[in-house]
Amino acid sequence: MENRSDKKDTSSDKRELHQARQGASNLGAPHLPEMLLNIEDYHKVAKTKLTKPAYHYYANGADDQVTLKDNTESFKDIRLRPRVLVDVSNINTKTNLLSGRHTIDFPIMIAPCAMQGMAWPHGNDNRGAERATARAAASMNTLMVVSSFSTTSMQEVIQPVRKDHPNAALWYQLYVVKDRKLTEDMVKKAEKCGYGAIVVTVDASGIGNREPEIREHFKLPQNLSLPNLIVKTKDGETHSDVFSSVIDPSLNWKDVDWLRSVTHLPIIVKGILSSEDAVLAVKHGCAAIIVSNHGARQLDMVQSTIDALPSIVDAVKDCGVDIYVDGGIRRGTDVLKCICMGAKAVLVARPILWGLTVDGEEGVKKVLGLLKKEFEKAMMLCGIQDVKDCNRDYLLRYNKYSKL
Ligand SMILES: Cc1cc2nc3c(=O)[nH]c(=O)nc-3n(C[C@H](O)[C@H](O)[C@H](O)COP(=O)(O)O)c2cc1C
Ligand SMILES: CCCCCCC(=O)C(=O)O
Repeated sequence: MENRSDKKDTSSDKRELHQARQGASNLGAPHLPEMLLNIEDYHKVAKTKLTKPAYHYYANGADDQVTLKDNTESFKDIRLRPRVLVDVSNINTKTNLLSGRHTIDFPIMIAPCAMQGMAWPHGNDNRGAERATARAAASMNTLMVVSSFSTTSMQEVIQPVRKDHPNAALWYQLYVVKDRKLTEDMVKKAEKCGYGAIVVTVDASGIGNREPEIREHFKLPQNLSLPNLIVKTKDGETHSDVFSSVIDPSLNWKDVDWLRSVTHLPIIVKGILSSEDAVLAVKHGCAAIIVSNHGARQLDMVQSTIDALPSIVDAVKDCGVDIYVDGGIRRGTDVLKCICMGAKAVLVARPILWGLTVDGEEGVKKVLGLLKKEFEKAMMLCGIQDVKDCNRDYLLRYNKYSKL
C-alpha cells in the first residue's frame, strides 16, 4: 500500500520488535500474531508497519501530551480490593445498552476513529478498513461507533456487515458541520441505513494542537477520501485546515435539541468531563453520556477520564442515562476499574487501530479478545460473578489506601 514503508523503522522500534519476537520464540510461539500477548505488543508491531505521519496521527495527543500520559497512568492510582470465596465458576459480562436497545457480550466497545484506511494492511480496496473493524466487532458481539470522518461511507460500512451479522450493533458518530442541511442529511441517512444511535462529539470546536503530526506534515493520503462529509482535500491543505473549514464551532445545547427533533434515534453526547455538563445532557434529553477527553487529542491539561468519571456518575446515576467512558484503557483491569466506578461500558480507540494495522479484521478481533479475556480474569480474581455486581467497594485509591 502506498502509504506504508519499511524504511522509517527506527533502530529502537526494530529492537523492540526483535525482543517481542525473541520473547515469543523463547516461549515456543509458532508465529508472530501468536506472541502478541497484550495491547502494548500490538502497538509496538503496528508502529513498525505504519508510515511515520500516520503513526503520529494515530498515536499522539495535544500540546505537551500531559493528559495523554495521565489517561493511562491514572489507572495505576486505583487499586483493586478483591473478595474471596465467591463462586466465580460462571462469569457474566453481558451488558445491556440504552435500556435494552442492544446487548453486547462484554462491556468493551469500539470508539469512533477517523481515517482507518491508513491502517488497512490488505492493499487496494480502500473501503476495507472500517468494514473489517465492523465485522470484527460484530463477530465478537460488541458495538462499533463509526466516525463521520471514516474512509468508507457509512452505508458501505453497515450494509456488508449486516449481511453476515443481521443484528450487528453500530452507532454513528456525528460531527455537526456548518452546513446544517448536510448535518441533517447525515443523521437521516444513518437512521435509514440502520445505525442504532447518534453519538455527537462535543469536545471538538476546533482540532487540538497535535505537534508531532504537524512536524510529520500529516495529511490524508491521496488514495483515501472522507465520503460521509463529501470532503475532498486540496493540495497543501492540512487536515486541521479541513476540519476548521467544515466543523461548526457555534455548536451549543440548542443544537442538541434540534438534533433530537430531526431523528428518532437516541442521542449520545461524547466528550463530557464535568458533572454540570452531564446534568445538562440529561436535561436536554440525551440517552447516554460518554466521559471522554478525545484520547487527549483536544485540550491538553484536562483531567484523565478515569479521574473525571466518579463525580459525573454521582451527578447523574439515578437519571436513567447510560454512562460510558474512554481514554487510555489498555488492560482488562482498567475496564474493571471503570465499570466498578459506575460506567456501563468502555470504548477503546488506539488499541483497535493497532490490531487493524497488524492483522486487519483478525487483528481487531484479537485485540478485542485479549481485552475481553483480561477483563473476565480480573472479574474472576476479584470475586465478581456478574458485571451488575461491580461497585466501588472493589476499588482503593492507591496513594491513600482509602476506599473510593
Ligand atoms: C486516530 C484517532 C482518530 C479519532 N477520531 C475520532 C473521530 O472521528 N470522532 C470522535 O468523536 N473521536 C475520535 N477519536 C477519539 C476516540 O473516539 C476516543 O475518544 C479516544 O481516542 C479514546 O482513547 P484511546 O485512544 O486511548 O482508547 C479519535 C481518536 C484517535 C486515536
Ligand atoms: C479532516 C479530518 C479531521 C478528522 C478529525 C478526527 C478526530 O476526531 C481526531 O481526533 O483526529
